[in-house]
Amino acid sequence: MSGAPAPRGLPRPEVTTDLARAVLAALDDVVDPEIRRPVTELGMVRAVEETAPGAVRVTVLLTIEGCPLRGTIQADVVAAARRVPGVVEAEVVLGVMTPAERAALQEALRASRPANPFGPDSLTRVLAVASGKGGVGKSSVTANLAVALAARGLAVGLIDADVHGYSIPGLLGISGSPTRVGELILPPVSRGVKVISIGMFLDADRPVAWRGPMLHRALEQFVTDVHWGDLDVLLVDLPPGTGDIAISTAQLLPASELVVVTTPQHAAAQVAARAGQLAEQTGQTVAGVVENMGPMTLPDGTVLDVFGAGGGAEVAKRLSGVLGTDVPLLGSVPLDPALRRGGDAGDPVVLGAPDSPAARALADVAARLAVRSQSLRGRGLPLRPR
Ligand SMILES: Nc1ncnc2c1ncn2[C@@H]1O[C@H](COP(=O)(O)OP(=O)(O)OP(=O)(O)O)[C@@H](O)[C@H]1O
Repeated sequence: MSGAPAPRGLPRPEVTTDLARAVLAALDDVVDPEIRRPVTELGMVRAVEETAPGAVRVTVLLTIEGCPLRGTIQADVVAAARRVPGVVEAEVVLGVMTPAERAALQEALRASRPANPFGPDSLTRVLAVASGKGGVGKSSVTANLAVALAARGLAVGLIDADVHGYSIPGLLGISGSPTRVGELILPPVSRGVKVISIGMFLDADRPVAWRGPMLHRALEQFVTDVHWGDLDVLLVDLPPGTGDIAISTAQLLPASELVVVTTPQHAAAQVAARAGQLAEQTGQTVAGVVENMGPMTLPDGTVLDVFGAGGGAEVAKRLSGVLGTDVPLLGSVPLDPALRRGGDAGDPVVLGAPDSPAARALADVAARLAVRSQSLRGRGLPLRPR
């Protein structure tokens, strides 16, 4: 079960036969794909009726007209009902919540979560992915790590805070906008990752001049107005360099740790100095360094080190010295056309080509980051079936 309290006060339907009662109980296993809570908890099941012996009709209320996930919800409800012994036929009738019902749901969801779900008491591991400069593959690494962590069974969220180069939706094949329930924003889910991006709220053709306070407010909204549910890991794709948003991240997500992405070529001293400066300025710890665009091995065994080799290890060593703590090199991701192809197609390489060298390296980095803190032991982890 989930760690957060269930929304209270939302109606559960009256049922009149044993079979209808059994079906209603089975619907506790159907999770709304966006809110990630059982549909029965969300007031979405209006009626369960036995229309003839062995035949059940379930009336489900969607949060909004034209809900993009209506097909999934319908199929999941039918499948759950059919699994109940004695059910020979299951039918789903879809309706839409009234504004009052939607308001009640919004209120219940709001009441069941803290204002900042990633505050100091949060059990979510927050990883802010940073780079000294643009184009080092930070967003590609972040998107793939998120997907790889979700594939390990963790509940993962991803905030794309790279205001000037938001590329996460494209990398994960997301084209839709988030659903809104009143003021609450329900993040689209791709490959098991809940994603919110500044790009989902902008007109792509109109450039925006972002100033510090606007950035802070946007990030604040992503933290507080997005219904994240219980997350094991939240990744934040930061803009390159050390800027306002990195500082806002540290303020709004006080327990966040930095993951530094670099290429082997970038002057290690410079990258380490910048990342170290950022960590010192914000009081964040550095979870580790990921080297990207590392040496690639060709089919004949030749090693091609386009951008050199060893830069990641050097950054980790120097950062350890600057910060006085052990900053590990989490892995070296080779240059790999499969990673670029996956990114262009919106099909992350860790899923699309899991045996490629880049995918294997990224999966290893994810495995190192998936380690949970001791404090989570025995606390009813928020893992739930997808
Ligand atoms: N290991 C790799 N092998 C091959 N291509 C890569 C690799 N890593 C990244 N790329 C490619 O390099 C380009 C830049 O990657 P990406 O957009 O992830 O960088 P970034 O650091 O997030 O950039 P910015 O911060 O400027 O938005 C993309 O076309 C991506 O597909």
